[in-house]
Order: sequence, then structure tokens, then C-alpha cells
Amino acid sequence: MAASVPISKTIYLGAFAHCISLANLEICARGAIGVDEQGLIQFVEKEISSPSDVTTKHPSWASAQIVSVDDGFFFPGFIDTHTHAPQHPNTGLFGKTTLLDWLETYTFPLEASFEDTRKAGRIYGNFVARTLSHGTTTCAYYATRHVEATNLLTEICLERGQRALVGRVCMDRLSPEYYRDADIESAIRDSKACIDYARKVDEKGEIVRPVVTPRFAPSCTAPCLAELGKLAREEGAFVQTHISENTGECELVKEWFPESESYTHVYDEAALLTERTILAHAIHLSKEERRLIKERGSKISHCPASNTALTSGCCPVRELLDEGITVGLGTDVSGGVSPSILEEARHAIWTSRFVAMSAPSAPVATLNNAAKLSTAEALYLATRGGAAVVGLEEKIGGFDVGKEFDAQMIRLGSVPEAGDYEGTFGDEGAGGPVDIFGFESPEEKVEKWVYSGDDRNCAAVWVRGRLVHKTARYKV
Ligand SMILES: Nc1nc2[nH]cnc2c(=O)[nH]1
Ligand SMILES: [Zn+2]
Repeated sequence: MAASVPISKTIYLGAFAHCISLANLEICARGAIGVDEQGLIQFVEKEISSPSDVTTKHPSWASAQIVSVDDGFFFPGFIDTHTHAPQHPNTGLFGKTTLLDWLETYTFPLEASFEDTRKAGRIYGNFVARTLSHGTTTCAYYATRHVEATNLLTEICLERGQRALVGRVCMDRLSPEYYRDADIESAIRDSKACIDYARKVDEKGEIVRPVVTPRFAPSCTAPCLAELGKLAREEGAFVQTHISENTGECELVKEWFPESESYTHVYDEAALLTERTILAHAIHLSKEERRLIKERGSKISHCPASNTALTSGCCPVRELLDEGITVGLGTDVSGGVSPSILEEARHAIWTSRFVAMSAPSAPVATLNNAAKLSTAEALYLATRGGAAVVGLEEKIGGFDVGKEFDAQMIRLGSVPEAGDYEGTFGDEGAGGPVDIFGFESPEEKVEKWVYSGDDRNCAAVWVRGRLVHKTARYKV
């Protein structure tokens, strides 16, 4: 499924769901979405009584291709606002470590091995295919410090047609000498080489864009951060980094940047806090730091699975949202244990329950219910919220006329009237993990998918109207 295959005018027929605001999930049981040859949504019908209704209303679409779903729904593609492609082989390997010893034990040795470009190509090809198969149509990737391997990730995303931000990782301290930028000049030169390459292969940045990537403050000296801030400004590029993930890391930042008022000020002083900045984690920020982030218009990637696996903490997402900060979800592989944003949405919901339960000495009556995220809110973070984090809110995140069609076809299958289930479960043909009995409302079907669905339910995936992933369950 190369990205160069032309697309034809298509009507996507059947149920669809998307978030129209943070708390409002719209579900249309009998919908139709018209997508033109450029992948742009030309019409959205929310209540059709028969397929011929659509062509009666839109006669010039009479010969359009029809893609229909009758046991599921179309949903916007997921947006992963923070993950590490080279760490994919380490997924599930973290023991009882926390951030700093995890980096040393598991992460730096694996990333350093991306000097071997063949190995990098194998892992990147696998990871991009894997994220696509989970419905991720846009992904903000950390790569490694290697120019060749980073450019290979850029090429793979472009070839597979997955929207991506690809960042060469910068670090001039903390990591072992064998995996560190030799000096600031080479860090900037190599980062610029990756930016130039991404802009050469995708001039307009329609699919792949480069992103300036200081690993995190402890990995970079103040002059290195300042040069990266300058580079981002000169290039008009996005910035991605980690912030306030783990208390040990926060102590290190205090110790190594004694003149700075806070962790957030370290980035601000280097001109790294811009409207195009993605900050991953943001767990232990003070109110004043969050105020500064809001003022600068920087965005936050919430990575709850990783925050739990590495015992980093529970990010108070409700407070971030109430303060008007833009938030999306990040899988943060391999701190996180899955490439799935659907799973991350579940983790966001569970984490919000833990925040609710950590109200001081809480009998049920004093639960902090306001902290809880609803299913709709988690799905919003996974789509429209994520789109705003990566600067694509005008283009993707929902099914609106004028937006580009980034979508997944969710199929749920159904439980037969009577059956002997021996040997059925685990079989691809069984319809995936969600049991639909036929008496569920459209809302209940979406809820059941969110809480027990996985990639077996993701039958096909489109980016800008182009089919970029399909399974045997996808039939036109
Ligand atoms: N989760 C996570 N946090 C980091 N902080 C610095 N590097 C990393 C990383 O690779 N993963
Ligand atoms: Zn990360």
C-alpha cells in the first residue's frame, strides 16, 4: 500500500462516531461521508434512510466508490502525540525500574545500537506498521541521535503514508559517552541535517515534518538547549521534549539548573516553550509552571501507561484541561507498554480514577469525582486534542466538511444466536474481542469498543483518503 497509489472519490457509508467537543461524542447510526480524490471531506450526512438517499442528495457522486460498514462504525484516526520508535523492541521490559535507572539499563543501550541502519530499518518498518494497525494515523516520533536511521524513519512514514513528526534526539550529557552528541556544534549540525532531509522528501510537510528534540533537560546543557531553541525558531519547527515526569528527574533539574526558577523555566529560558512545543508527561508541575505553559501556548502529551509502568505518578489531567491547556495522548513506548492509543485512552480513564481516589482520606462521599475522565473525553484527547497538540486541528481529528479524511473502520462482529464456542476465541475470524449481542445501542457499542477493543477491531485505516492499512476483515 504505497503512498503513491491514487485515490478515488468515495462514500463511506454506515455508522460513524467522532468528538465534537471535549465532553460531546457524536454518534450517527446511519451516516455517509463523501471524500474526494484529494482526500478531503466534501459532505457529511448524519441521518440517511437508504444508500440511494445519498446519491439523490449528491447526484455528482453517483459513480463514487462505496465503502460500507454494517457491524461497526467509522472513527477518526488516532493521534499519538509522543512515542519512541527505536524503543519498540523493549516493550514490556522495565522490571521495577524508575525513569533514570530505566534509561540507563534498558533504553540507552538499545538506542545506541541504531548506529546499525539495517537494524533501525527493520524495527522502524515494524513499528510504523504496528501503530497503523492500531488506527494511529498521526504519530510524533522520537528517533535516536543517528542521522541515517532518523532519516530512514522519515522515509518509512512517508512511504507508508502515516502522518508523522520525526525528531532526531539531542543530548550532550547524562547518557553514556558511546551514546551522546560529541559537542553542541555536531548536535545542531546533525539535527539540521535531519530537518533538511525531511523537508527535501516532503517539501510541504503534508505527511512528515521534522521536530527539534532535546531528549529532556538533564540530557542537555543550557547552551545546548539554547542552540536548539534557536534552531527551532530559525526553522519554524516543532519542538518535543519531556518535562516533569519523575521526581528524581525533577531533583536533577533543580541541581543542574540552579539559576532557573523551575523545570518549565529551564525550557522557557532556552526559547523552547512555543506554540509548537509538545511536552510529554507534565506530572509534577506547579500551578505557576502550568500558567507559564498556558501563556506560551505549549501543549501537553499525557502518557498514563508509561507513568504507571515507570511509577512516575498520576498526571492531574482534569486540572490541565480546566486551566485551558491543550492535551493529547501519548503511548510513550517503551515506557508505555502498547502502541495502541485506544489502550492509552483506557489508561487515561483509569489514571483519572486513581486521582479521584487520592482525595484526602476518601470514603466514597469525598471522592474527587470531578477528576474522572469520561469515555467521550478520553476519545477527544485521542483525536481532536491530539490534532491540536501537533498543530493539525484545522485538518484532522473529526469528520467535518473541509477536513482531510483520516479514519479507521471499526468492526465489532456479533455473537450468533446459538453456538458452540470451542476453538472460536483467539481466532481472527471470530470478530475480535468485543462481544456484541445485537441489543446494544450505538452508544453502548462505542463504549464496549473503548473498554475491550483492540487492533482486531481495526479493519482498515485511511490517511487523507488513502488506504494505508487493511486486514482480512476489510471488504469493499
Ligand atoms: N518516558 C521517557 N522519558 C524520558 N526522559 C528522557 N528520555 C526518556 C525516554 O526515553 N522515555
Ligand atoms: Zn518519552
